This record gives sequence, C-alpha cells and structure tokens, in this order.
Amino acid sequence: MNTRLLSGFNLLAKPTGAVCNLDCAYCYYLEKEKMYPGASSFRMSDETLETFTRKYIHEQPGAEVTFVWQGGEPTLLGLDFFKNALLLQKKYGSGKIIHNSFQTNGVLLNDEWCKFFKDYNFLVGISIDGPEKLHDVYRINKGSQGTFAKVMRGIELLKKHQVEFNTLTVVNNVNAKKPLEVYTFLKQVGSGYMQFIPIAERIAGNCSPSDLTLILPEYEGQSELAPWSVNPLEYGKFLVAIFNEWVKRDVGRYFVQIFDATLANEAGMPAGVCVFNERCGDALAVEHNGDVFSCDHFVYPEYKIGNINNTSLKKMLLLPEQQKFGNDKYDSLPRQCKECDVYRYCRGECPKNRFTNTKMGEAGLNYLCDGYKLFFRHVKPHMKFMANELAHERSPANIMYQRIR
Ligand SMILES: C[S@@+](CC[C@H](N)C(=O)[O-])C[C@H]1O[C@@H](n2cnc3c(N)ncnc32)[C@H](O)[C@@H]1O
Ligand code: SF4
Ligand code: SF4
Ligand code: SF4
Repeated sequence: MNTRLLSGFNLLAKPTGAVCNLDCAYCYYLEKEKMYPGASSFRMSDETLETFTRKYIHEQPGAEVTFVWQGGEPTLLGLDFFKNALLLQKKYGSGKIIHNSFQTNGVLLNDEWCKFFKDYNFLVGISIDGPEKLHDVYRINKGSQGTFAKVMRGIELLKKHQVEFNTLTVVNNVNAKKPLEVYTFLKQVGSGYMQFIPIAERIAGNCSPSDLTLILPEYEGQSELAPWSVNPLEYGKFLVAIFNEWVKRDVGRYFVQIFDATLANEAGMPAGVCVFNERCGDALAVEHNGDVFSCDHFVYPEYKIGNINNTSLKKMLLLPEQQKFGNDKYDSLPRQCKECDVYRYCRGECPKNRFTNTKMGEAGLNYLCDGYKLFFRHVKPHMKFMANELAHERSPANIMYQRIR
C-alpha cells in the first residue's frame, strides 16, 4: 500500500465543469470546455454526484472527509444541487466527519447562500485580487466590466451571516507591484487566512481553435509567456514586503499560507499545501461527467486517469502513471534544486511551473525560482527562530519582540 494513501487523498470537484459567469482574463480553467466538444450540459448529473459522494467517502482511509467544490463557478449550479449533495453525504457518511469547502468568485452570493453556508458549516474561499483598481484589472465579467463591487457585496453578506471565509489572491504582473496595498486591503476585508497564488502561464503559438492554448510544462513547441504572468523576482519581493509587515505586528493574528507552510517545513512537519511538499499526486480533480485527472492544474487529455463512474478512486491513485506523477515532483527536479540551500522550503514548488532551464542548461527548473530564492533566504532566520519557539512550546508570535538579522 502506498503510504501517501494511508493518510488520505483529496478530490477537487468541478460539478459545473469550466462554466462560469465571469471572464477573468488569466483564468486557466475557462478553456477546458474545449475538452468536451458537443457536450450539451456541464452540470454534474445526480447519478455521478451520488457515485462520487459514495466513493469519495468510502474510499477515504481516515475518519474525516473534505469535499472541495470549485469550477468554473459552483454557485451557477444553484442551492438545490448542494442541498442534494449534503443529503448524499448523510446517506453515505458511515459515521465519518464531513467538511465542505466552497471556492467562489462571490458575485452571486446572497442571503440564502450565506445562510446555507452558515447552517452547514461550509468554509468559503473568495477570490479577490486586492482593492478595486487591482482586482478589476483581470477579474471581469462577460461584458468586460470589473467585478469588485459585487465581490465586496458577497463578502459583506458572508460576514453578516458569520460564515467562515478565507481569500485567494492571484499574484499577477500588476498587483505584484503593490504588495502592501494588497495586504492591508485583505486585512481590512477581514481575511483571517490569505492564500497568494502566483500566475505563471505559457500560451502556445499556432493553435487551432479546438486546442488548449495554456500549455503543459513539458510542451516544447513555440510558445510565449502569458502577459499576466508575474515576474519571478517581483513575486519574491511581493512576498518579502508582506512578510516584513506581518512579522512585525501580525503573527498569530493573520495567517498567510506560504508563511505557515515555510514554518511547517522548517519545523519538519508536512507543509500543509502540496506545492511545498516533497511529493504530490494525491490531489485529484473530478470533472462534471466524472472524468478524473491527476491534479486540478493538469486537466489535460494526457492526464486523465479514469472516470469515477466506472473505476475506484484507489485504483486510479495507484496507477503507475499517477504514482509517477506524484513522485516526479521530486525525482524530476534538476540538480540545482536538489542542491539548493532553500530546497527544504521550496521543494521546486509546483511541477506545473517548471518550464525553464537551469544555468547549466538542465530542463525542469521552476519559472519562479529567482523569486523563491529571494523570499526563502530572507525568511530563513525568522523561520528558525519561530520553529525553535514551537519546539520549546512557546508561541512563534514571540518573534514580534525580537530583532533578527
Ligand atoms: C478556476 S477558479 C474556480 C473557482 C471560482 N470561479 C473562483 O474564481 O474562485 C479557482 C482559483 O483559481 C485561480 N486562478 C484562475 N486562473 C489562474 C491561473 N492562471 N493561475 C493560478 N490561479 C488561477 C482563481 O483566481 C481562483 O482563485
Ligand atoms: S471566476 Fe473563477 S472560474 Fe470564472 S473566470 Fe474567474 S477564475 Fe475562472
Ligand atoms: S502538480 Fe502542483 S498543484 Fe498539482 S498536486 Fe502537484 S504540487 Fe499540487
Ligand atoms: S529556489 Fe529555485 S533552485 Fe531552489 S528549490 Fe526552489 S526552484 Fe529549485
């Protein structure tokens, strides 16, 4: 038995496929609709939902199961879909503790949605890229209008109903230049847990309209960097600026995913997020029709590992190609990463972003490398201090009263 399976796996659900009410310029998922030419509906059927729920609960080795609803935009399915999902979770629950996490653009939230989230204890992730002028650069609707006002309305409703929420902020070529504006804004909004996701995409040249244009890291044809991609050093500086602010006054008050992950790695614990673990491969994605893929960021025909309606999840996880996918996170690293002084934090980050070469000409280096080197080297002494506090059962927040050099 694969030891990673013993500790559980995740399945990110896309019950509306790539269908969305928005048209965010940088979205990696919208074009996945092309993978289902001729599909008349992108709504997960009741049968597939039931099979998915049953298998996901029964095949999970642990006593807790987390459903993560994403897309496309999951609110487009309407509340009844999720009421049914909860009934099915109850039906197949087998005494396990079940959590639900819901990733949304926030635009369609209303009192009814928020009351539902509160009543059933959903954790809601809201995508917001900063204050209005930064958010509206890329997060636009089908009429090319900014969505900031509607997202803020959604957040106010979540707060009114006391729904637990966190934020996802895509760091792109524009907002990366304004780290403190973004950070201060997210604090004002009431985000207790911030996730920053760097954008690094390449667009293929000479594509036919039916091709996916945002390409896999191994693609060797003609391509160009997508203009919204963040510059690696700028990303590093963005993180450093926010860290410097956080470490002075916000430790223990605001949580930032990459800071948590770095501290966990320093302390010898699992990072808590796949990109900063040594290996991956246990976070699958399921499309509206039951197709299962190696990962949400590898929804490509080459990475389809089966369909939930006719294969067990365990069988898919144990397929040699899926095992290789997860092991390659470490095995395929260039030598530069394996010998890197901040490897214990960075771990080569996500294989999706490994499309550049090392100085020695070796392929498979992470595009964001320079930024990560800058950030991880900067935070290293602080992380060592905080890990030492943890090891002595003291609070890492004590760092706010220290001078670290
Ligand atoms: C694909 S969306 C689906 C859920 C929902 N529609 C939303 O926007 O939150 C999931 C997350 O991916 C982020 N995202 C979109 N395009 C991305 C890209 N090219 N690289 C990294 N993250 C991206 C979005 O900002 C969002 O936080
Ligand atoms: S709202 Fe989410 S799924 Fe829709 S376009 Fe934006 S990032 Fe993509
Ligand atoms: S490919 Fe990247 S996002 Fe997917 S599981 Fe691995 S580290 Fe995570
Ligand atoms: S900082 Fe660069 S060299 Fe070091 S592990 Fe990360 S990607 Fe590899």
